[in-house]
Amino acid sequence: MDKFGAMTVPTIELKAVHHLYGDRPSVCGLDLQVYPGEVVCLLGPSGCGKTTALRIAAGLEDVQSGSVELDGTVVSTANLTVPPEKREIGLVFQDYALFPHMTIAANIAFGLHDRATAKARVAEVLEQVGLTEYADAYPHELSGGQQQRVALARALAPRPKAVLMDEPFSGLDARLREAVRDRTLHILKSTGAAVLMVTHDAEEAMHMADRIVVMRAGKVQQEGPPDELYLHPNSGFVAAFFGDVNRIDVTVSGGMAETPIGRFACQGFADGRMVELVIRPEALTLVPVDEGRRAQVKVLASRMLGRTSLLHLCTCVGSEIELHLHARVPGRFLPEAGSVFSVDLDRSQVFVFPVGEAT
Ligand SMILES: Nc1ncnc2c1ncn2[C@@H]1O[C@H](COP(=O)(O)OP(=O)(O)OP(=O)(O)O)[C@@H](O)[C@H]1O
Repeated sequence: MDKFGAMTVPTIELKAVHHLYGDRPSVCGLDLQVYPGEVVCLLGPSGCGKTTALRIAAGLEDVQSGSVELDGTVVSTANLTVPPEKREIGLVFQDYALFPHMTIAANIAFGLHDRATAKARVAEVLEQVGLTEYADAYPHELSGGQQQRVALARALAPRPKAVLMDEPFSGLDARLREAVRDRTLHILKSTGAAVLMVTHDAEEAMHMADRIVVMRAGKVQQEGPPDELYLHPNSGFVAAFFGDVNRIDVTVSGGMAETPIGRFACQGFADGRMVELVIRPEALTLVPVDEGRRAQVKVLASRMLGRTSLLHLCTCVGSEIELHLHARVPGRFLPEAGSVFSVDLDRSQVFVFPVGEAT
């Protein structure tokens, strides 16, 4: 049973959806649910099929097999595609797609068919996105961030049950993006709509999503709340998607992987099997050299990255195997190149996967 209860009907549901471009599969047996009020992000590398999945949910692409349901009603099968305008969905694209010759108010009113209530509704959503004073302006008079808010207002104006967004923040510069996505999240949450958003940016997905669906080669690789994916990735692919990782290939011996920075249990892997240790840079803490059994590392370079410092390390002290590792530590910590430390390792951030899983 999901947290919404067994009786809750998903607002958006894709069931075993397959899609081909010509004879090339782009989505391969995709199952996906988005519940009322939930923000779900489709995350994955370029070409993994996330935009196609969103376009299928919107009715912009047909499916070759499987089905799409909106609020329990079938809207796509191999023989049926209900068009987007009949789906009660709001769409927000990367380029906003505003009509340049129409005022902001007219852009927002475009999808409203009840003329008697349209004016009041436009005023309401303009206020919701904080653009009341721009009602009579034209799109070119607004900044990128403001245009994005108009696109959101236009999508929300007909009170859709679902909002589908494809990389909605990627046209904005980095500083503006954070503020706009924060505001967008609050607005979306206040509507109670089910939201499906495509992004290739893991940090953005973690900011926005109640649940992230990581896609790979047209399939779901793993899905769950952001913290679960970060703390319990099911593959090197997912672990690496949520940030820089250290990778060490090792052959299992006596049920353990022996490395210059410690020994790691490899449950479920036979001796002689090659495994990949994936170690987050945050797992490594540098402490003054002690005479204990802790491994030692030499600093190659250190860089301040804002809230954290990134250290380039080498295991060339006391080990014949030279590994290059990254450590990420909070705040400003910039030891001289050449200095030597012992390594304290948080083993909850070390993952063991079969070799070849990560890309
Ligand atoms: N109109 C099209 N015609 C033919 N092949 C396409 C078309 N659109 C996408 N594809 C192919 O389908 C696969 C999935 O593409 P899709 O755009 O869904 O991926 P994506 O994960 O959204 O990638 P991106 O982030 O680069 O947009 C890719 O191999 C892509 O090259």
